[in-house]
Amino acid sequence: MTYADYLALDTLLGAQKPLSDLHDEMLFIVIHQTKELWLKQMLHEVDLAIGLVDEDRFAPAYKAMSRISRIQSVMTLSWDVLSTLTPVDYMAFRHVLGTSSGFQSAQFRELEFKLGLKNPAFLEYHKDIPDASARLKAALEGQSLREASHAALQRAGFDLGDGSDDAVSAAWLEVYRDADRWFDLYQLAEKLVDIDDALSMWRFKHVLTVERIIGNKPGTGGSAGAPYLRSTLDKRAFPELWSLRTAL
Ligand code: HEM
Ligand SMILES: N[C@@H](CC(=O)c1ccccc1NC=O)C(=O)O
Repeated sequence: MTYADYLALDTLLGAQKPLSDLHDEMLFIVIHQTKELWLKQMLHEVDLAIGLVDEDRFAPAYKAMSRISRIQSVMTLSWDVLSTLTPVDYMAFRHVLGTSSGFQSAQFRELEFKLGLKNPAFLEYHKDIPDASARLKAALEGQSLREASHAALQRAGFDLGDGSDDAVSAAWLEVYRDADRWFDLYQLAEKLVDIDDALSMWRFKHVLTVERIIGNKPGTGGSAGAPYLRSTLDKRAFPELWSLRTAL
């Protein structure tokens, strides 16, 4: 076994295939490939976290969730590398992308679904790709981190009734009001807030970087571009954990 064998470097380093002969297209490819690798690792961790929360094994679940929010921070920081791409340099090769866009990142959507942001409308972008469709449908049907957390609340004795937002809010409110008594659940909630927080930070740097590079041009994927991305800024997987702060 060698370093290169173990890491499959022939495959990994043979996978950067710029379509133009412009210098900066390599950066664009490498940034997106590292993003997909980190998404793969986050999906690995979120699967672990869901299983552990489901078994009330909170301490190891917190480890996986902390790792997720740290990876999110690295992804947020990587926008600063992409910001060195100037508008003129990006526009020089943007045409090679055709209609491809981040809407087609199946792993990004799978992560949103597994956190609890389950919007089946996004399946549309993957309908012609059997493997991605199957994974996304499984994520929609399977238990999310949000649902696993609600099940943990119920096992601890909280009545979530029909699972309405109000019942969920009331349960978390009680956990925060008496955090000493409900310490495991309180810590779980704070890890969930860390993940929502980091995802919003990533979204915000995305919009800002997009504005910096293409202004308000429409996106290659067919959306309005930066205005669409702005509209995603208040998407939260755990909105009750944010709103309860007002009620405390
Ligand atoms: C020059 C750089 C970039 C530009 C101009 C850009 C622009 C856009 C635009 C306009 C959209 C909306 C879809 C569309 O109409 O095309 C979008 C979506 C998306 N982009 Fe980017 N993007 C850039 C880089 C990146 C990078 C580096 C990542 C990942 C690290 C990324 C991930 C995504 C994801 C996941 C979506 C879907 C977001 C959602 O629906 O909530 N993009 N991007
Ligand atoms: N939506 C971008 C293009 C883009 O960002 C992109 C295109 C192909 C592969 C990855 C991409 N990045 C994620 O949005 C644009 O409108 O310029």
